[in-house]
Amino acid sequence: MADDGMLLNFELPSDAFASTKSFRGGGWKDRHTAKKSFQYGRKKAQERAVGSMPRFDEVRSEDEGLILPNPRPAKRPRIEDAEGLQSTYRPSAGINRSGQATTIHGSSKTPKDGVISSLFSFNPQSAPSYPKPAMEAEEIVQPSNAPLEDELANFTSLGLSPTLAAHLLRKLGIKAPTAIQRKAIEQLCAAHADAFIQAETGSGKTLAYLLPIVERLMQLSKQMKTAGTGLNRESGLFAIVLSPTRELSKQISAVLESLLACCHWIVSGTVIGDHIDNTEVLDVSKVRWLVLDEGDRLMELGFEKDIQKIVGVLNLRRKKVVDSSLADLPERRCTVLCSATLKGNVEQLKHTTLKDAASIAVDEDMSTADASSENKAAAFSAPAQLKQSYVLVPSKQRLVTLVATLRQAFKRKGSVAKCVVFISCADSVDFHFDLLTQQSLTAGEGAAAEPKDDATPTQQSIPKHSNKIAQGNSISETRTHGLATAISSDQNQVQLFRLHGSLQQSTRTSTLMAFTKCTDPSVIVCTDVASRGLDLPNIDLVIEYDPPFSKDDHLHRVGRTARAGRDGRAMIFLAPGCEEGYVDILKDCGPRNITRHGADEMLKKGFSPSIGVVGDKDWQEAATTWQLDIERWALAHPKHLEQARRAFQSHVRAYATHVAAERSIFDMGQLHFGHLAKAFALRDKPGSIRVPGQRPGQNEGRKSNDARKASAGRAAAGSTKRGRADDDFEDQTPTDKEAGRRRTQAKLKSMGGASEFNLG
Ligand SMILES: Nc1ncnc2c1ncn2[C@@H]1O[C@H](COP(=O)(O)OP(=O)(O)OP(=O)(O)O)[C@@H](O)[C@H]1O
Repeated sequence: MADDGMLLNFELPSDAFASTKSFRGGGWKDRHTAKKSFQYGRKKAQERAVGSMPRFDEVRSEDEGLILPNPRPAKRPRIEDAEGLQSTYRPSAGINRSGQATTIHGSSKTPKDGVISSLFSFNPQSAPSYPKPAMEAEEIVQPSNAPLEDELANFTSLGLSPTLAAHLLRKLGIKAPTAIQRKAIEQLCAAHADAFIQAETGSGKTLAYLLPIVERLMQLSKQMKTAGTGLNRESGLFAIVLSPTRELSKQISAVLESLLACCHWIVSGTVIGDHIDNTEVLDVSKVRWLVLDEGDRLMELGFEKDIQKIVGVLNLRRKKVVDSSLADLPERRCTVLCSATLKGNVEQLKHTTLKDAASIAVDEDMSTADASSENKAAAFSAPAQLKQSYVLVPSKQRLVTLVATLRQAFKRKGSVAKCVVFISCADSVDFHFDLLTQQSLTAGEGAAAEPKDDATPTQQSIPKHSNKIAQGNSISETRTHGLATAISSDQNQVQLFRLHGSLQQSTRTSTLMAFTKCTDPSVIVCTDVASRGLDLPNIDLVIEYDPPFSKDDHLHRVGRTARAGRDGRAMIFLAPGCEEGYVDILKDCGPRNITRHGADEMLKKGFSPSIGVVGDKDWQEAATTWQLDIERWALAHPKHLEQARRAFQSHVRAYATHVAAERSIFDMGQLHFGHLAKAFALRDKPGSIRVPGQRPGQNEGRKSNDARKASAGRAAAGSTKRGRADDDFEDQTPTDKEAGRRRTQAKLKSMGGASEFNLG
């Protein structure tokens, strides 16, 4: 059961070595000796069997199934923890990555009560091949997606009517166009030709294609009025904007409605599903504008065939307008494709949907037809004003460092308004949401009593006594908003939201709305469901707690901040070692310097007492106490423990799905499962973490998706590349290497026992 060099959940059947032999006859001593001798033989057989299986520290070649030695040192029992803080609660023993000498407190066998390892010892160091970058002076960078300051750059000079330009200014506060808007509006107002718009995140692509359409329809309406008729809702459907997700459709619709407030006789609407086939009254014969927004995402979600079908139907049903009042309607349809990236699959979409298209991009080189695809691919970069940083965090310290980072960010009221934390999978989002909003830690009411030393990890999952924490923290599968007790202070109360694709659509919509409207400082923990296209206001900070699945995903994630010329910060968590290789990719994504932080630095800021001189022990102790409290919180309730284990399991699976080009950076063979388990508040041995079945609430979300699918009349299988025929963004990993990824997922699914991958 190996994949990508990972060996996960290998487990011998419980009865594999069960003794069936009973010893009869002779004295008790004879029987005892015979039994011992049999057991010794059985132990040896067991060792031989296990020895023939690949171990955690071996790497299996994906293609050949060969077992190669892993350079990582073998684990040795721990005998002394001289460097870091030792747990004061119980004897401890831990998994030692570095192979240093350690003491086993109590017993040389696997501790029955789980592993309590120290946060501050035996952590891997930064790889010497990735030296700390030299500090360069902070440059003053001009925002790359801001409205233009050039006095001549105004909407009327680009072709918009004074009515629309005045409406933009008065009602929407939009004074000048951004660079991409200037080019797109000029082009699309002047000519009725296909166009491909490519620009970075937050550059205002939505208005870039909506404004020319509204302007052209307003002109048409004016001409009709002069001719004695007028444009009204009986006149027909003139424009369709296709977007990959419901959230985006709603967002675009909201922007369009705000524009149409100055010409209320033109109306907009949102339709979801396959209406072209199933809704007779949807007359598309007069459609003269088709916009494909987020082209890369449409392709990634496997909508290519659907788009081709829609284009085919529009061509088929297009009629020459005989109505003389609509004589000014253009003869042909104009198709506009929009994308932040220019990946190969977008090129493909371009070829199938656009004809003699004008390329509209801010960078002149990119708009020329002969720009090489490598140049074009490289063109997708982060907004210039975005401040990017990375923090090197050993696996064990991930959770405390996240909490420290958020505490520090929200320390002072007003320092950060909103923050997005990206996590790789839905299970992990749920776990972190419950953990960060649970009541007991800050109240200090007590952590559950430590489980008895003789309790096994399995027994720990079902504590005999129920305590305040367990009672006060019922796990709600529908709750998506709460007070972030773990990061709030008396001065600054922080609200926490969660979002992922396995939530019901209505819950997702209301959660996004609540987060958008929340006036308190707030954090949303989410999967990549929130990474594309969403325009969430006032995001100051994006934290990529789990690394993105590809470079494009990274750029979309960090693009939720630093929009339309505003400032923004993004921070990514990387583990010391091979993950540091990702810094080169970060550098490729934007011109600005990238700042490096250490976990200690973040922990010191987040866990130091607010008064008095701070010594190393103070913040280390505070972080350790918090970590141990949270481990007890997980142990105190079977549901918490299951949630933590499920989150760990899904996290590991998600980690295995990085694009092939980045697998040497996010290398499963280098993951320390024991250390990682600590970041999920687990004291289990990693090999024993195995949660079968579906996550709670999985059926609910699935049911609603299924209903949507059925109502949309789409075949449930085979119509999307992801194998889940949803027209929405349930699964969020990119499809560059889709076939390989699907194979990986199938393998992981078959090994893990859980019913699905739960990335959404
Ligand atoms: N000319 C402008 N002046 C000021 N703000 C603007 C202007 N144009 C757009 N904006 C604002 O910029 C934000 C980003 O716009 P939009 O969502 O269209 O960006 P985008 O390029 O589509 O980003 P993404 O690629 O992430 O989807 C929105 O809040 C929008 O209101």
